[in-house]
Amino acid sequence: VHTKSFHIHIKYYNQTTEWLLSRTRHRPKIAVVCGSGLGLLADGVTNKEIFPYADIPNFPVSTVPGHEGCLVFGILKGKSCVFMQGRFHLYEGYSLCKVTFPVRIFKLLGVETLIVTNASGGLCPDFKVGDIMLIKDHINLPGFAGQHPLCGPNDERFGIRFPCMSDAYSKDLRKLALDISHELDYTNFVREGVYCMVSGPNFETIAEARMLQVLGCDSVDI
Ligand SMILES: O=P(O)(O)O[C@H]1O[C@H](CO)[C@@H](O)[C@H]1O
Ligand code: HPA
Repeated sequence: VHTKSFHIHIKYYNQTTEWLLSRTRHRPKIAVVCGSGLGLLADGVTNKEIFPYADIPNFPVSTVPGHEGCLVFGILKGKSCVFMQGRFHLYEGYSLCKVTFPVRIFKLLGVETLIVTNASGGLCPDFKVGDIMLIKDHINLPGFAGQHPLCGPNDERFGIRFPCMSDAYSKDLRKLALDISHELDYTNFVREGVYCMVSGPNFETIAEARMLQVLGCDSVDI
């Protein structure tokens, strides 16, 4: 649906939401987007209901290895959750409103907390391969050039026209994650930092990576 458009009509959001609500008993308040190879985060849920993206009306499909392409509803530690086993990327040819389509569906399903994960490249010299970085802030580089999912007519159901971004990532959730990393003795590989989005599909040149470091980015992904 409107793969290249800046805008997806509300009727498509409603259609997808109603389709899901009529097929799952779950009413999740938490959504988790699983990046490359991280689909196993959904393995621990019980009462699973799985919907391949290809079956869900208006959903994009995953075209990248390591992205299973399924929406998994279930219970984790007594909480109803929904997991995206595989996310979408600009470099797959999807417009940013298509890339972010599932996030708006989560909003319409009643989700209040969104946890995003992905496999990104480390820029901070202190980081080692395999470290986990909690995102404390971001730089949306394509956004500077007008590639932004919120371009186009604004629908107040999803948020205001000019959203404030000075507190984009919940302080409380970041503190909780850091506290738990202390409890589990994971502190030597759990970091906090600034994440940078670029469009890909090529990874960064050495000069680009150096430039992003100078701009204050700790990790980068496409
Ligand atoms: O960001 P995620 O989807 O985790 O994966 C990252 O890793 C893949 C390349 O290896 C690309 O898809 C890139 O976006
Ligand atoms: N750059 C470098 N390495 C990566 C990236 C990236 O954008 N994404 C995943 N690994």
